[in-house]
Amino acid sequence: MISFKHVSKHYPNGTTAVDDLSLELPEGDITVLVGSSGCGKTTTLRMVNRMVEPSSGTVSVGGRDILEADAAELRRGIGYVIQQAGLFPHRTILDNIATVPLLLGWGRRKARARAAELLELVGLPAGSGKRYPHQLSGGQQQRVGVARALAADPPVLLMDEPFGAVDPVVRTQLQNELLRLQSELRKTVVFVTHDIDEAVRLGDRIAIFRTGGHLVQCAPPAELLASPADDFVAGFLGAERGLKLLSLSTLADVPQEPAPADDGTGSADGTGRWRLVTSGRGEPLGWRDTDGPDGDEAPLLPVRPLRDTDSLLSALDESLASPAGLVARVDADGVLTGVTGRDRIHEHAGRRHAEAGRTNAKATEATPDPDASVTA
Ligand SMILES: Nc1ncnc2c1ncn2[C@@H]1O[C@H](COP(=O)(O)OP(=O)(O)OP(=O)(O)O)[C@@H](O)[C@H]1O
Repeated sequence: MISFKHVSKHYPNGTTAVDDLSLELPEGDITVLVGSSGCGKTTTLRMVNRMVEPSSGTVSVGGRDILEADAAELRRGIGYVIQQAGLFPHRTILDNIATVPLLLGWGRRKARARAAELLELVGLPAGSGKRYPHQLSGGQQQRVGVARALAADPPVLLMDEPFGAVDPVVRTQLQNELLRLQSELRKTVVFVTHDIDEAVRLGDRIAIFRTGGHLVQCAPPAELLASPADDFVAGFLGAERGLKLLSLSTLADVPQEPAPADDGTGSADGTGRWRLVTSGRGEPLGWRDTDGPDGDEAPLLPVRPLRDTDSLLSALDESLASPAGLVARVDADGVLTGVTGRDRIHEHAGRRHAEAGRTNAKATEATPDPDASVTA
């Protein structure tokens, strides 16, 4: 959908911001650009909507060379979200969101109706539409920034450190919201961040840049974590590369044992000690230690049931927290399907973690080919 072919950007002062970049960004994916400050991420992003023009090479969107498109028309098909939202301070929230539809000549009523729809889509109360940007929190303003970028339903969304200025809790909420929106909208998203954890959470692909505007590696997060191209990438991914890999691996492949009977005749751990108490619908409610002085009357200890889509990292955490040393597994409706023992979780997590560990040696041996072009 978006393609860079041998693209370079040199500024008049002699700075090379982007150096011979070849990269394909697939339609409907989130591609995250990461790297240290000044490595050319923003320049790369801005070349997509021609806010910066390439010195050489070709950038195309939807198969069309952007230099052949009318810049204003091109930008209307590309949503743009920046840090601190960049809202117009003297316009209401609804009018901010309606900016592009109004430019497109939709008419006031239709543009406002669309803005109201988007306000809801990004999780803001309808009443906030009449307010002004300074009357909203930083996180709410970012949501408005996303709504404004989506207003004309553009196929492409450029996001330049959109969540960089909000606190970690709000940031996580905004990341979750973006993933939820993306599962519905399937935009082609280019997302710039400094934060590798954000990149791993959000990216279908991560492109890592090095100072001087060189793209070093572009790959899906799990592949990047398991096989960094060189020491620079391994270093950028951080010492906890193995744990990050566990956060991306799911429980789906980890076998489970049949769920224990809840009627007092069976136990979950095979010793007869721990019983997993469920509701009438079969939802796990808590662990009961039948060996204690209270026996069958013992108070329930907390259980955090996990689905197949939950991560191995969550499973590891729950296996350590669970008093029974067992992870309760549930289906999409929250109904108990079985249990998995701590040992089995540890064995799977250990195997996955080792994949990241083993490739440390590989990364050290690897000699990156400076002439190689990287495709997503
Ligand atoms: N208009 C300009 N004129 C001259 N040099 C520029 C200009 N814009 C950017 N640069 C330089 O180009 C290089 C890449 O800048 P860019 O903003 O793309 O990096 P970045 O990776 O987005 O950095 P950051 O993470 O700090 O935002 C930097 O060295 C920057 O100083």
